Amino acid sequence: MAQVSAARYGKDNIRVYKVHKDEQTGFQTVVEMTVCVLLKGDIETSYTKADNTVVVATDTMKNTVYIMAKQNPVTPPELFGAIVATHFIDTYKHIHEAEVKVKVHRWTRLNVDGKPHPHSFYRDGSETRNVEATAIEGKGISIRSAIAGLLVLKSTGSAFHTFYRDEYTTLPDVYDRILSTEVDCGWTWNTFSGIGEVESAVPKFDGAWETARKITLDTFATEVSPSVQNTLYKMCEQIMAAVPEIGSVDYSLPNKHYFEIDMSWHKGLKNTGKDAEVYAPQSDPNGLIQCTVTR
Ligand SMILES: O=c1[nH]c(=O)c2[nH]c(=O)[nH]c2[nH]1
Repeated sequence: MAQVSAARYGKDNIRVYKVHKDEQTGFQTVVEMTVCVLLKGDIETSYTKADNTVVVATDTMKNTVYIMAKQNPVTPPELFGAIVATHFIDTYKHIHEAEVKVKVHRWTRLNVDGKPHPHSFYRDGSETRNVEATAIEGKGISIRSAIAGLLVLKSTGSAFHTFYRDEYTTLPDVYDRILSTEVDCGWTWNTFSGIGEVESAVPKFDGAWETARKITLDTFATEVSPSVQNTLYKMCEQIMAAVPEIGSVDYSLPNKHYFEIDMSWHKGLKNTGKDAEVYAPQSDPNGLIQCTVTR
């Protein structure tokens, strides 16, 4: 016999923009985010018996996100995600778990003639600041904060050699290579008992994001990387040491390959090894290196 073993539903890609207008200075501050809400609870009968009485419409979830954004701070995203998630489990008796994902897009203030402009911004890259806040009835709120879509490249200072070799291996040892990746780095906070504890932690959230971003970028740039695996682990170690309130750090790093192009067939042109200047960036396949580090 068939039965529901897992079910959740919600609204994805809820786009929200909020502006704060400082009447004193005339400066405006903007936040744009994309939100996903997913609910779990006593909802099986909506699947098995067409019982819509247990269904909080996904349209209602969208409306709720707008109203929560009007009535509450939307920064830091950890707090906003926790507020929305808690709302759903507190408001609906039959909803026992709410996961709220918040993706914050970059709007960086424009400078005009060296001065910050009061109401103009630009998108400086596809990087986003992400939060997943999950409120579970009786179990508190778990939060994972993350950096996603941060594209980096170094033109030297990376090697990969002495790896496992067998009859399937063609890759040569490389002592100087290009290293490029799109950083997805997350850190999971020790579980919060409720919204009050999340509010108390508000001063920590922006600092942790800045610290994780700085460690990621500085380590990427300055370390001579023996492999993506080892570089990633060194980043994790430093973030764990710098932010005591987190229980784990995870990275997912695609290895975006740049291949040398042999041009010797054309008039003996030298473009490999130490003479390599023109490379062919590869869109696929890519390596994918992932790791979670706990205490
Ligand atoms: O840093 C790397 N790790 C690997 O596991 C790997 N595999 C590969 O082909 N190149 C690389 N580079």
